[in-house]
Amino acid sequence: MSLIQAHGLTFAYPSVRVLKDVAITVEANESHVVIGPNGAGKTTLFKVLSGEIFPQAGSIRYDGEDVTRLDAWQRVHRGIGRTFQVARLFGEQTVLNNVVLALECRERINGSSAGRWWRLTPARALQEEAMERLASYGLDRRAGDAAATLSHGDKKRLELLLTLALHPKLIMLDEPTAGMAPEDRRAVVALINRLREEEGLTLLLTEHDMEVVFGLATRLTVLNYGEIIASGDPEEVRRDARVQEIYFGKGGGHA
Ligand SMILES: Nc1ncnc2c1ncn2[C@@H]1O[C@H](COP(=O)(O)OP(=O)(O)OP(=O)(O)O)[C@@H](O)[C@H]1O
Repeated sequence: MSLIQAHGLTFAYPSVRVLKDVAITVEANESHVVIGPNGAGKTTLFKVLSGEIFPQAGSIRYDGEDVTRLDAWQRVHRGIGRTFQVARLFGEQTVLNNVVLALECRERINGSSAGRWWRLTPARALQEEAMERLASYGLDRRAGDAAATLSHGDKKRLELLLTLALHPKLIMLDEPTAGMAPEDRRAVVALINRLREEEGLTLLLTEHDMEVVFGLATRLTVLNYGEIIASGDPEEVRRDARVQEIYFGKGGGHA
């Protein structure tokens, strides 16, 4: 089943055309990785799919519904979660409070969609759930510290934890391992594979590190100057002549 079906996506900033008639499909329970050189339009594609910006042409269906003109928050309500290249956290708040705030958001989403505001979970239960979630990511020892004081890798982990707290069906991760040490990267790959295999999540990612890309992609799409030049089985895409030329040719290996 396709979770996302997007066609004809076109987006231009005043001075540059970024997406040119882009079509992309994301199947349920796949790890779909979008790669492309710097400036290819990957982040812009994510912004369009998550509702941060609207395309000038084209359509996006999510789980069978036309969401092209829904704003980002309405898409979050429908189960689309997103993380960013630079983690977005409440830096002054404690790590624990960041998680509690995300859980409160989830409660409001669930409560409002069921019309049952009075059934909100008590604050204490949310704190306990937040601590359990932090413990499962090895972040419980930092619960009382301001989020801004976390290491880069821990900030990214916390951001992912916050996104997951909203119970998304689809998570869009923009360069989840950017700036991480190799062992942190491997941990992220293992975590993402676990989310897909054990929790049935669907993932759409951008990533520059090829070891990470081939460690988790079940489908690979290559964006180049705003156009998709290849999409499909990762190994077949790797062998594609145009992709070879751009990435794996002379001096290649970098996306
Ligand atoms: N707010 C903006 N205003 C004007 N131009 C922008 C804006 N954001 C991005 N661009 C331009 O759009 C093009 C695509 O940028 P985008 O960030 O989508 O690429 P990317 O593939 O994600 O790159 P990277 O791998 O470096 O993150 C680039 O030429 C960029 O300079």
